[in-house]
Amino acid sequence: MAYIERINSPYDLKKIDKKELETLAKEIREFIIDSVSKTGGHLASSLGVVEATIALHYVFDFKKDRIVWDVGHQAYVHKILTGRKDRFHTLRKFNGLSGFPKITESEYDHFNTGHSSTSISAALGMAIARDLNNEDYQVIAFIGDGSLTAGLAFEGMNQAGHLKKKMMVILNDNDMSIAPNVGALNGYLNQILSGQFYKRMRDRIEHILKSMGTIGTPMIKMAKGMEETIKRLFVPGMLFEELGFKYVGPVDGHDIEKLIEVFEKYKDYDDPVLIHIKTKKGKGYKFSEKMPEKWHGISPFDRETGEVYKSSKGTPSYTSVFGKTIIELAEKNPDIVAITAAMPSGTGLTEFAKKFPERFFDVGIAEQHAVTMAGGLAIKGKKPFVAIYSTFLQRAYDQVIHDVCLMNLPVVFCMDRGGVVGADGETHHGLYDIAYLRPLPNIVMMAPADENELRHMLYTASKLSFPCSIRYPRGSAEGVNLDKELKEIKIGKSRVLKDGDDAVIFAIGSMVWKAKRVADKLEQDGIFVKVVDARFIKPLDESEILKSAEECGVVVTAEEGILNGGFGSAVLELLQDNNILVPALRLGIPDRIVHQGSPEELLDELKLTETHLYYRIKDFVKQYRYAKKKNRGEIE
Ligand SMILES: Cc1ncc(C[n+]2csc(CCOP(=O)(O)OP(=O)(O)O)c2C)c(N)n1
Ligand SMILES: CC(=O)[C@@H](O)[C@H](O)COP(=O)(O)O
Ligand SMILES: [Mg+2]
Repeated sequence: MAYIERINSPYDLKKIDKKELETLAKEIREFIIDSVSKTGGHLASSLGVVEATIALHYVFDFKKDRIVWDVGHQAYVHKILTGRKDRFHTLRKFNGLSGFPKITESEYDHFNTGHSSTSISAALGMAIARDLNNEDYQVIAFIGDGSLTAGLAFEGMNQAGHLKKKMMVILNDNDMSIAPNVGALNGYLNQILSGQFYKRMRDRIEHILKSMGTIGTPMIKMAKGMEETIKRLFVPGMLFEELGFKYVGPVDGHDIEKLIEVFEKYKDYDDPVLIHIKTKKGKGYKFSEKMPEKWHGISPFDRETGEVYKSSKGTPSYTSVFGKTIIELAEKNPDIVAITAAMPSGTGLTEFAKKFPERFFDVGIAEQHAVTMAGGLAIKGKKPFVAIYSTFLQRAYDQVIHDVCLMNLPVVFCMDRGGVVGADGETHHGLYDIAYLRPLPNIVMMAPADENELRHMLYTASKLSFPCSIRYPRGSAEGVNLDKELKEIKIGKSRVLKDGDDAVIFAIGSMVWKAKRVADKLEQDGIFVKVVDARFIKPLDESEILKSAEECGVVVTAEEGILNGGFGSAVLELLQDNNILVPALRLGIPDRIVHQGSPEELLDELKLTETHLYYRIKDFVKQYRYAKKKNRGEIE
């Protein structure tokens, strides 16, 4: 029987001879490749940590010890070893296994992750609680080199090194973020891994001693005799040692026996210890080894050929339209610069980076820094387009306020993944940006109905002298024709897509063409609904909203964002402030967590599919149409 079949809990690892763990690793890799070829998911990261995860579960008892998987996209092996192998075919599916650790999913998942760089802070919190409770267990933060580029990781290390709490940080260094990793820290880590660090120091010292002539010669001889001691002096992880961590490494992250030996040695180390392991992202599958960026997050694929099955509806993605349009704009406007936080391909900036390398900045996983740097660029006359997913911009909220909006700086926030994203679930849906940006001063907020509108909004944004945001959904666009000429949209101006007087729907973004199709259907039922593409969440097209609400007497708003404080709330506030008291139905995301599944499944569960909209609006309008006509004396 295959070893993987014998593993129903981490304790079963001990029943396998250490020498056979390599075979288990092979079987787990095959299992993950096979399963993820059917479900899609984060393949490369998990393939890179098979040995490390086996060694961790071999050495530690995670019913007692704690582990926080940073981002958590690499935790598939952890899930397989902790009794979830049989459910792995439900990975990232509706009501299935999460693609990330979830405390509600398993006693072995000790902290929810999904957004990066939280593991050290969370682990330190657990270590402090452990000591305050006079308990004894190890706390581990498993963090990648990409996730270590975030300030939050250093905030955690800074405090951990100061408090000298017993805890372990395992730095999984594969020299990759989603894209190749960036930043000076990455360069430092590479020097360590390449052994260059010590060599560089030794050469420098030798050069200095030689330059001292006869005085230096005997010292060189002595130094040669103390090479090992000196080597330890320049222990490669000096940066971490200075931060209060015992540095161990670099360790081969694919050598299970070595990993077990190191983890055993430091499992009860009384101070913070950082174990630096070197791994290969995508290891064990030729396609992901060759292209770890592409195989970071992958749709279902043919495992023999590596061909990825197309899931789009054949129309361009909003991301690709953004990527092409910003290039068009940058060709004409030399002040345009583009910023990403470690997601060049996800945000569509890969081509921009090739065409305008001096105007493209990948800041690493550092959204706060990205926004404040954009403020600095803007105040000196540049036009920064900050491309950060809606959910990840949450991390830079104060920077949006403090370093952009309060100074009224012309930064453009391009928020991809605005709305339900699907398989990544609650940590990744872009549901809150309408509500979290709407209260901010000076900002103009747009959401396009389709890819053509996105282009015009990007063009409009490039002309503004104040901050603005544009939110657009993950995945395929509407498939409309693109205007050749880009035109400026008048700020705050909506557009009427259909006339009617039984009700008016104010729709925004991905809800606009759904609302139009619903209104067309309602017309066949003799219900005449006006449809307005709001285009702007802020400022609202007040005259249109007040006029339409007055004329139609029944109002519906539709948005793919949370209702609390969303677009619909803004419309209601406007009507109330102008004493237009009409029945209003707000359609959007209710006040609850939206889990994972396909976007269609989730929108169905949220009653936001076209079919649901049709019945919800029809019932609402019928309910009030009679009362309204009676009030107006149009009927007895
Ligand atoms: C705050 C935040 N920004 C961006 C992301 C998107 N993201 C997910 S994984 C990843 C790269 C992580 O690199 P690393 O930590 O080295 O892990 P690896 O995939 O190399 O194992 C990024 C940028 C995120 N999850 N959280
Ligand atoms: C793990 C992580 O945060 C990213 O890989 C994210 O899953 C990317 O999302 P998209 O697939 O929408 O680009
Ligand atoms: Mg990495």
